[in-house]
Amino acid sequence: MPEILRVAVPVPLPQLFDYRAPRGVRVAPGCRVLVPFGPGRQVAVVVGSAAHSEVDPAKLKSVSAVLDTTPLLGEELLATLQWAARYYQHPLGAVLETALPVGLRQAKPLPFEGYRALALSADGRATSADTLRRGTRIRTLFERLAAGPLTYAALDVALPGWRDSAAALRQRGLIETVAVAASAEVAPCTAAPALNPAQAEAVSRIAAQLQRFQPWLLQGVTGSGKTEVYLGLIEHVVAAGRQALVLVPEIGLTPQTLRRFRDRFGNGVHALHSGLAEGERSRAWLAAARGEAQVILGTRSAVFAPLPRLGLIAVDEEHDASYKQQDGFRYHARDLAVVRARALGIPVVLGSATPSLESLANAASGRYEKLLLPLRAGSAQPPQLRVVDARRTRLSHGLGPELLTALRATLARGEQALIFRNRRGYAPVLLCHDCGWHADCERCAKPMTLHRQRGRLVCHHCEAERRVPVHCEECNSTNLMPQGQGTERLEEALGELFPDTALVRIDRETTRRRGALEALLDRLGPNQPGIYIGTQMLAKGHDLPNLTLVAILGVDEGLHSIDFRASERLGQLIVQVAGRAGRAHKPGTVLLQTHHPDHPLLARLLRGGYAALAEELLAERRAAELPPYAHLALLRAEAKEMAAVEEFLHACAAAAGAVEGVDLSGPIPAPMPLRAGLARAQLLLSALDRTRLQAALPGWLESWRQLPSARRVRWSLDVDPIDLY
Ligand SMILES: Nc1ncnc2c1ncn2[C@@H]1O[C@H](COP(=O)(O)OP(=O)(O)OP(=O)(O)O)[C@@H](O)[C@H]1O
Ligand SMILES: [Zn+2]
Repeated sequence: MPEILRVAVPVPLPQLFDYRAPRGVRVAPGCRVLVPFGPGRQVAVVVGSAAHSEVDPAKLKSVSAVLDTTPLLGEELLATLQWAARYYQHPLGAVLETALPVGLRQAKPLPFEGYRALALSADGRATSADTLRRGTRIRTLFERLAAGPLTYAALDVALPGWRDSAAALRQRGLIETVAVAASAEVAPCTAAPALNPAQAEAVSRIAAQLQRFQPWLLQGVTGSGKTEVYLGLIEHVVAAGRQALVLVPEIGLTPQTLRRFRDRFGNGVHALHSGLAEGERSRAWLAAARGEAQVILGTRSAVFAPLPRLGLIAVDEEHDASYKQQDGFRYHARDLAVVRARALGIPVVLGSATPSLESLANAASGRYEKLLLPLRAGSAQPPQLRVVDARRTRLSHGLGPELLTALRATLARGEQALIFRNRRGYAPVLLCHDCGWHADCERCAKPMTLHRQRGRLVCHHCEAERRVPVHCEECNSTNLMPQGQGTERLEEALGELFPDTALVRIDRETTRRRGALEALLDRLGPNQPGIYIGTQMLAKGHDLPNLTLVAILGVDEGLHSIDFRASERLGQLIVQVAGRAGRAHKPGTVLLQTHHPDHPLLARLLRGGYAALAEELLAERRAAELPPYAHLALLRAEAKEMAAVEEFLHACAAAAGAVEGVDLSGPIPAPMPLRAGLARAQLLLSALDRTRLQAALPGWLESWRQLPSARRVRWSLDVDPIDLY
């Protein structure tokens, strides 16, 4: 009797599909197969098998080819993916599509074996380094390559910002890209520093229980050396012959971070993130699957890395919003890390100076064990945070006198300052001074941001762009004025105020090119004075030893947000940015300039720190029956006409029917009722008991899919949304 294979096909349909297995071949779950699907063929993953199919035998098709002899996805990973598909109500085929690197979703061999590396060309080998100017980055790169080829990954670590120099050398025909085997990688190794007592205690407590599932909340103040705790634990794990998975936020996977891990574990460390070329990604993934990778250091989707000997998961900056995927398969990598750890019976360490309220509540209820690192590592002191009242002061381009005085003093001491402003561009609004008209995005009904250097108005919600108008479109006046400060304008203003000072602006504009962030972070030497101007890109992870002053601007906008997570987010952001000051030997100062110096959030943060703020916010959430004390799902819909959106959502509400313990509210307009030309509204589902919500969702979704109005809107369900926007 022919065996039937149930396979998940990467299409947005919830069901599995049946195919005839090839005669005499056993195909295990987790193997990839090529199957005929619609007019073409698809790479699909076998999920199970059966003796019979509901499909008419005449219509049942056969698998075209079996692509793996042993499963690419192990039992645990396949089970976790199936769990995630159910929990987030997303088709399993589409879930698998997110989990597998693009290179493995195709039925062809890997495009490129080995690692990309730079090497001197024949011309380069015939050229003396003396033909290049001494002391330049170009010469340094040339000299390094004269000693032998270096992989791109090694260059990222050894010479951040090497790509510019490489382009110059390549233009002169002195270098070329070659492929090398992994063994050609440099494997520098440094010893661990002596851990301080709190770090040592954290390592020994977790290391004593590596054989069982336990989530640990590692709450360590900024600069307390959480990374050393992960590294210390990984040593135990690797010594036991097992693998470790370390997740970092999107922006946190810098060459500096990778270098710290490679310095300790050499070639066994593989990075996995979306910035990698597809070939590199597939290779790291396969190295993990084959057990060659001892440590996978990756961003969100690395939570799906196949690790047959996984012994520990660490999630750094566990509060970070980038762990939640915001489109398609809307999973939360931190939460799935805990699910995987439970399935494998291993510890998972969630680290942060500003833990999410979810994790704090889990620690309070005893589900997570909490470990504290109350002091900064080494000799560093905690930064002093002070609120500066901006009312009735003369602001020069948004900078008050007290800030400017502090800036001058910092630079005079030869130290560095960071001006934090979470707005890129020149000014958030272009306003007509005569009639009050401002340039809005027609598709979003929100002001467009002026980008002066590019000479464009840009909508930060939909990326629409247009020329900067010369006349007011209402009254024709030419009196158009930029309102407010973005990082570009601050850079200009600071350039006028401090003409002889090095300025480094770090935001999405200045870091677009690969390697640009590293080059910028490297621009100021450790003993050089200078000013960083940056958005939240500069808030996390960076360790700049000569940075002693942090000035925080523009928090007032965040104080008035309506999202229920806004206060939590703002508190985390302030503490994280503040945490960049005084991380080495020199003490740090943080000035927070605001027009609301008495705002309760700021008062609480100043008096009791993040812990006190979090405690208060948790009490508010409990009273308001909001997460983490309730569980939400958001049904979002959008269409050209609001009428279609409302018709669909009303129909959904009616079709949902009453389920005890689950509240359904709406339709309500989205916080941005118009975006990119589409009208948007939503239904909010909430329950105090997660299992009740989970039980209601599949049936509801099924009934919503059948609605005729569902075909006239774009809609999606977000389980555990992190914003309601
Ligand atoms: N035991 C130690 N002895 C000396 N220096 C240490 C020790 N542990 C960590 N450090 C140093 O202290 C600095 C901060 O450490 P690390 O980056 O791990 O902190 P963190 O807790 O991750 O900080 P943040 O959350 O602010 O990013 C680093 O420069 C690190 O090398
Ligand atoms: Zn727009």
